[in-house]
Amino acid sequence: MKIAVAGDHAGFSLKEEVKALLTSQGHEVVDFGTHSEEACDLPDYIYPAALAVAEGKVDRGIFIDGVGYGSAMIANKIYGVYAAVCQDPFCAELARSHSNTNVLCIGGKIIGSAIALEIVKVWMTTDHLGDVEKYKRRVDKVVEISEKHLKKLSEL
Ligand SMILES: O=P(O)(O)OC[C@H]1O[C@@H](O)[C@H](O)[C@@H]1O
Repeated sequence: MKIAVAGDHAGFSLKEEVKALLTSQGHEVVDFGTHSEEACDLPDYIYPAALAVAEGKVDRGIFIDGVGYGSAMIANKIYGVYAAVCQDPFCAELARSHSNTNVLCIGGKIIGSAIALEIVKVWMTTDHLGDVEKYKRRVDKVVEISEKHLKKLSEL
């Protein structure tokens, strides 16, 4: 898959490890920055990366800041982006199987890289259970809410 990665200074080190993992597994990585541990503002990097997901320029996104929620807040403001903060592999599995997320957010200050890489592996390899009626119904309801409240890219 083609994966957008992005984050701020607090996620930089883990982002580099995630990039290496994804590349070793045969994925194509598009790095939206930041590119060092120099302090920066998270929205400057997450917004363009989330847009790339929404526009279908990449298949999914993995965003990393200090605690994870900042990336999810920004990403979920974009129509077509469904981001979850996952700090353990169980959450990562359900974020795909139940919720069909297309963006994974991780907190580099919260978990160590061994757990973070396990989260990425699980999230990347778990399919949405779209043939289970209750999960499809719930995901459809989230899509309906975004259709009511978020502008489609074509309307911007
Ligand atoms: O390093 P500073 O700027 O103090 O904190 C940045 C982090 O703190 C939280 O808001 C976010 O997780 C962000 O990545």
